[in-house]
Amino acid sequence: MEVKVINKSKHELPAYQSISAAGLDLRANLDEPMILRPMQRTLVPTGLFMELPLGFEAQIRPRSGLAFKYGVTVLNSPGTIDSDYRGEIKILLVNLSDESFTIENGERVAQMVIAKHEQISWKSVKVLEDSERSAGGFGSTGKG
Ligand SMILES: O=c1ccn([C@H]2C[C@H](O)[C@@H](COP(=O)(O)OP(=O)(O)OP(=O)(O)O)O2)c(=O)[nH]1
Ligand SMILES: [Mg+2]
Repeated sequence: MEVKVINKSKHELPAYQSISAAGLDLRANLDEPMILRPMQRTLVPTGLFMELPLGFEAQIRPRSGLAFKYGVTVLNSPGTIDSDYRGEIKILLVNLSDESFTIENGERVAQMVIAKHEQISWKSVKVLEDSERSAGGFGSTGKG
C-alpha cells in the first residue's frame, strides 16, 4: 500500500529494518542533541507528515532495545496517528531510568506500525449475552 508523505526531515524516509518487520523505525529530527533527564518526557519531532487512507491508523511504539538498555520508552504507547491528521508526526518519549539519556539527531527512537481499524456505531441494549467468562477479569483465571 502506498502512503502519501512529506519528508521535511534531514533524513531518509523511515524504513523497515528487515524483510518482514512490522514497524518502520522513526528517526529523531533535531538541530542538536536533546538531553532527557530521569523521569523527564519530551516530544521528539520527526519532520514527517503523512496522509493515511481512511480505515488505517499508525501506532507509535517503543523500540525494545532503548527500553531495555536505557529505560527510554514511548509514554503514550501505542501513540495513535489518525488518518485525518496532517500535522508533524511526533514521538512522546519518557526516560524512566535514573540516568540522563541523550537523543541524537537521526537516532531511531521509536517505530511506527500501520494498522487497519474499524469505526463502529453504537447499538444500545438492556442486556448483554452471557459468556463463560462473564464479568471475570483482572486475574480471575489465576496465575499458573
Ligand atoms: O504519539 C503521537 C500521538 C498523536 N500524535 C498526533 C496524531 C494524532 O492524530 C493526534 C492526536 O492524537 P491523540 O488523539 O492521541 O491525542 P489527544 O490528546 O486526544 O489530542 P486531540 O484532541 O488532538 O485528538 O496527535 C502524534 O503525532 N504522536
Ligand atoms: Mg484524540
